[in-house]
Amino acid sequence: MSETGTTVCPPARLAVRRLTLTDFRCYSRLRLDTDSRPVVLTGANGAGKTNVLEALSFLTPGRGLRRATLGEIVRHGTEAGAPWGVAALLDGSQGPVEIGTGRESGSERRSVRIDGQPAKAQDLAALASALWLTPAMDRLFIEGAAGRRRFLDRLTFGQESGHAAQATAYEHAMRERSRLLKAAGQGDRRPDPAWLGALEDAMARHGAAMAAARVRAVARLDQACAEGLGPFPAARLALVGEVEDWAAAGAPEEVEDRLRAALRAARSRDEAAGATTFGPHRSDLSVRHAAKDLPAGQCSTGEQKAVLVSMVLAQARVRTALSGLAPLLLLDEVVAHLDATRRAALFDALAELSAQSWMTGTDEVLFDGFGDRAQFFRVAEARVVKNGEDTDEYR
Ligand SMILES: Nc1ncnc2c1ncn2[C@@H]1O[C@H](COP(=O)(O)OP(=O)(O)OP(=O)(O)O)[C@@H](O)[C@H]1O
Repeated sequence: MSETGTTVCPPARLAVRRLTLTDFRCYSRLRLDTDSRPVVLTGANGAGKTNVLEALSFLTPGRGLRRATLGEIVRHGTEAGAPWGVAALLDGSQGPVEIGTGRESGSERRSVRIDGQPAKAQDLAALASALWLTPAMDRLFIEGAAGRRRFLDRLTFGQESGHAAQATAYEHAMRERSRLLKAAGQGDRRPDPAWLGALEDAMARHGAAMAAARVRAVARLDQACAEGLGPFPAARLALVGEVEDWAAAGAPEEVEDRLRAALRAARSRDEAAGATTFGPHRSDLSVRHAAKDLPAGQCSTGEQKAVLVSMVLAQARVRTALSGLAPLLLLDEVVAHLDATRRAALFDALAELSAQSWMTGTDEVLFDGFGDRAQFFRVAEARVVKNGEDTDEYR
């Protein structure tokens, strides 16, 4: 009871309570029962830890944390086109829900079921969101803009649920326009100007909406990152893109008009380049270490990891403020880069988050600071066993 005499409910927590994998990567079958605390998976290289995180990433729309094709995921040794599946009992804001997803036999598309009923992948967004950090993202601040843009769009999507649909529609129209211009460039017949105009109109509408959503999301995230979190550095975020500059300054119709005109003006250039040379698909996210006033790419490896963790924790705070629940956090091999002070601060933050986090590492000792605030599993040869238990956790 609180001081005012009312009952204080524990905060809602988004959590996977059961995860079942079938012919998923190295797992022929796995069943994992978990409570709502953070989950720590430890084991040797190649044991199957990241595969579990990848399976969890399929509880949200998209291609998962490895951006794999459906055919790459099915367990080696199964016949071509064989099915694979991920099923989970998810405890969320709407109570427990059963999610099933995977490839059905011979299908080229990911199928989704929610409480047994066929659904679309986008419908998963209403149930959960997930955010991940993987070793593949260690060079995010150093390498080309594509990876940062994907990260930016995942962050935006976590705050603005319509963003993924806008981005998909934009890309669809862009691909079609490129196809027409490419055919013209190869000497085929000239594209119908009305059809090109309609595609550019679609790109302008969806592109303007995308840019506006990114501007809102980055403004919230920049504010949350500016505070830092204990030993995790404050960071300053900014969008780098002309369409986003327009979106930050002008009305949506104005942005649409300017983008439509820019695309029209770029037709012959795009035809020669064989690519769409202007638009929000070329924007970037700039991240600076605030205290050092340096681009994140010029910080040390550990500092870059700490900035990424700052951003993920800031996104969790923003999403909690917007929707009441943080994203599921999938942190692959993150703690190995952090010093003891940062590890302790990360464990404190994750234990208090309104969503479950899943972490992997090769060395269990590094997670000691969690104590009983987390649940620990050992992964070995595609089997997962809860610490202190024998074989019940897999069958
Ligand atoms: N489609 C597949 N079928 C069977 N095995 C696969 C498939 N895809 C990947 N694997 C194997 O799954 C194993 C576990 O991979 P995973 O990435 O989960 O390891 P990990 O425990 O995270 O290792 P590390 O600590 O090195 O990151 C690897 O040996 C990999 O070759």
